[in-house]
Amino acid sequence: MASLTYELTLAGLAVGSAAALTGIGLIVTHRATGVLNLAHGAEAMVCAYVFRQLVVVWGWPLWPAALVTLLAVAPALGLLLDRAVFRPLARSGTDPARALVASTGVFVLLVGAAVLLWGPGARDDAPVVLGDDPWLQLAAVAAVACLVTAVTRWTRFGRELRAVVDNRRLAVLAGVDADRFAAAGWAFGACTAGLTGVLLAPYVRLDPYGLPLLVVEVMAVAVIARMRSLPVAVGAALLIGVTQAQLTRFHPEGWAEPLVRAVGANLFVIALLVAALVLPGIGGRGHDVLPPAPRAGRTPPAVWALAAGCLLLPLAVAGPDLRTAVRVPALAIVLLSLVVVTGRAGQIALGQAAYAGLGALFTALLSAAGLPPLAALALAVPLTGAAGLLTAGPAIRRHGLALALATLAVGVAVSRFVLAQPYATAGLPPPARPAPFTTDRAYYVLELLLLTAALLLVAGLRRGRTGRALAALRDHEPAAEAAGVAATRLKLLAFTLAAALAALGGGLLAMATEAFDPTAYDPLRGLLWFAAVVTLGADRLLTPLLAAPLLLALDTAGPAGAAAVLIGLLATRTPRLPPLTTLLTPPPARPRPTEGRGAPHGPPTADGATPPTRRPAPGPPAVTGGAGGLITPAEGRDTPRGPSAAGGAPPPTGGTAPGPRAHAPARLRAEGLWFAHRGGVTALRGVGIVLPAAQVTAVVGPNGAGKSTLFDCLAGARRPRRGRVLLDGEDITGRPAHARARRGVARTFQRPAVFPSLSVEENVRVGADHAPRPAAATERALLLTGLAGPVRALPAADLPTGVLRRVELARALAGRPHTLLLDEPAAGLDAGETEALSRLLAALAADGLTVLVVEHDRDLVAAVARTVRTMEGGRLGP
Ligand SMILES: Nc1ncnc2c1ncn2[C@@H]1O[C@H](COP(=O)(O)OP(=O)(O)OP(=O)(O)O)[C@@H](O)[C@H]1O
Repeated sequence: MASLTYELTLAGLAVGSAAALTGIGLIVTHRATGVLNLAHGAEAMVCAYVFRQLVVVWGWPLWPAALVTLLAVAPALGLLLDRAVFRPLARSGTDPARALVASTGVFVLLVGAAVLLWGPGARDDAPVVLGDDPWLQLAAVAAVACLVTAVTRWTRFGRELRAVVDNRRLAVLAGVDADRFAAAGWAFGACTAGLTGVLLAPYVRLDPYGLPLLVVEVMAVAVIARMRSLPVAVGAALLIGVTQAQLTRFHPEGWAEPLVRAVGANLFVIALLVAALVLPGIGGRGHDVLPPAPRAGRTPPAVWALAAGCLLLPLAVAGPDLRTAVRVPALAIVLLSLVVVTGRAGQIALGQAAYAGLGALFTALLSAAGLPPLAALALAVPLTGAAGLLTAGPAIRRHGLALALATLAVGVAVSRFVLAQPYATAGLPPPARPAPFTTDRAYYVLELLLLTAALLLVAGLRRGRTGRALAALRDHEPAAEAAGVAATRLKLLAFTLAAALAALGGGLLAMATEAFDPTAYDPLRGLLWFAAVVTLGADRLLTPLLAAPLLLALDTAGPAGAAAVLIGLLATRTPRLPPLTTLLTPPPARPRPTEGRGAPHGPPTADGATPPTRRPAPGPPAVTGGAGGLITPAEGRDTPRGPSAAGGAPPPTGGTAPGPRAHAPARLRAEGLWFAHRGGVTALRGVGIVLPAAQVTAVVGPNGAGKSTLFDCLAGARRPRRGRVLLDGEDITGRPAHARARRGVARTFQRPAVFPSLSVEENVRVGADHAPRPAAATERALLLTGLAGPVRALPAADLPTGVLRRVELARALAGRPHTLLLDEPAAGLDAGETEALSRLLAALAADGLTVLVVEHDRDLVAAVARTVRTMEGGRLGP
């Protein structure tokens, strides 16, 4: 027994040391470049193939081949990726989400290239370098870890590397060549990938799919180490490797046997799942979504007609062509699920293939249980939707790269523990097509009908309030929450709907092929689908209709791997290119605002916005709803939200503004707020504030005094460590930002926070959607802020600061708040705009609105504030 334990421990150490190498490579690359390199496993696979090519095919001696592979080919591959893909991205200031898409593209590209070059079949003749002595492998890992630690701790290179890691921009300003470190990081990462591939290939199947996926699983160790600590990564890798090996000793009887076997074979998958879903995340808030694609115009009817014509074309053919074509609508529905969750909601969902697989599996199981095929499919869709809801729950709590990893981990886990297991699929009869749609042609018609229904559903969703809110969430989550959007609920909806759609597509796919094939839904295919949708335009309904036939045509007509190569090539370029579907659609029309009395901030600029430079016309700020300027509330008459909206006293009568009511009781107050930022800065030290109703209160103070933190605590964006926030006497300290917005507490941000993919009017409408009579509230807010002219139709991207501030203010007012929190509203405004703003604030306060303004502009404060409080060092003066 002791010798068995020893033998298994040795085997576990061998696997663990290969995993440790992966962890070291991923962490070094991530620290030097900020990129989570999903393609690490694909690099390992390519190096393993090159090594085998040199030794087995060309007959090179073992060691020269190993040295050439690890010291020439691998670093060259890393440097090539750096120069061709990631350096241009880093220079364009691209965020981690886009870099992740690019690394997905590299993954898909390398897998496709390997299939093209070496074929899809597995090789069992990969040469063995270090024998099966794990101590040698361990020694290699220890040597690499020590080398990395020594270089980063004790050399100038290491010091500069740490400077780049801490703050790339500052390091560059200090004269550090950040590109050099990124290149070194990519080259080193590729070397470790190569070593992993060369070491692992003899013991696992060397095929283009297996090894990359295996390395994706062992990413768990880097996540456990939070992409930082090499010793933690190495320790975790060895521990998981040894535990996994020891688990093979257990052979429980009965139902648990296959489960224990599956766990024993996939412990790294479980570790990845736990690390991605439970451990503190890597990456940061706001970095987890794909930025919006450039706004494109409506798809011309001719393009839709062309797409419809192409989809109808297979009805005119027969035989094998039609047999291939029946997969197109089903795949299009699966891809449509990505349009919802990734395109509209901006969430990086890398595990969508799993839900398609579950849809197919449930359909097959329910059919086998005796349900008619259509009923089985109809039941499989909500069942998978529920599975999507369950898995999305923990996943969406993640931010940053952890969210992407969490979705990938869920996909891999479903594939390994459900789809690929005999206990789920053994003896499953192929799912039958529903009568009378049993022939290919009839079944294709049924699929087209369901595809049309799915497209209409998603189109309706995107057009309405939910679609607007999802886009807002994608564009700027804190601003969306401040506008009343319930972020968590909405993300859950997006993931659930996407899972259900993927299930519909997956079930149809299984019926189309009349087989349940787990490999049709493996995680690598999910990455290909993701890359295809992002490449062609994630937020466009046309994308699935183009991507599905393209992928299937390349798969069937082209050589194996062609689709992956093409999509991979495009995806590595995508972050710098507009999505391809936008080439089919004209840019949105940019109306030219007319100048006149309604444009006190000057004539329209080339982009249709009003420039922030011209002073307003003298006299009262009233304008007649032109392209710019601000008008008094009386002209855009509508009563600010009364106490009834907050569930309190009855609403004000009629449509008359309540007028000044300085005597009214304060509604929002804070008591004894303490807040410490991560990193230890105590920004608030027992702050208490009462906001007198229908007055402007100003908080002034030096930079870093804690004003914005106070704001965040009042608005619900941060939760104080101690103290309370009260609204109408009720403790709302634990209430999230969107709930406070819905109860009439609106805010703006220090840096204008708008939703660039939405028009000015849609931006404002997001704020009004939770208010009574949203259309009227939007109109009123647009009028008040001088945005009721043609400028309302412009995309909110690239507008001048003055206009952006007005858009933000309009969005806040559109929710008909009783309390408005303005964080430096005059920052970036010219004198005229500031003057107009102060008149509007005074008028709003006179109209009954309670305003708290944090401002450095003394003139504005003097003009509008009845009470001025000074803040310094986290304390609020009298
Ligand atoms: N996210 C953060 N993480 C760590 N420390 C932070 C963070 N945000 C702010 N701080 C620190 O908290 C303190 C208060 O910052 P805060 O932004 O609230 O001040 P402020 O008065 O609004 O300053 P400013 O006028 O420059 O915006 C500062 O020392 C700041 O460096």
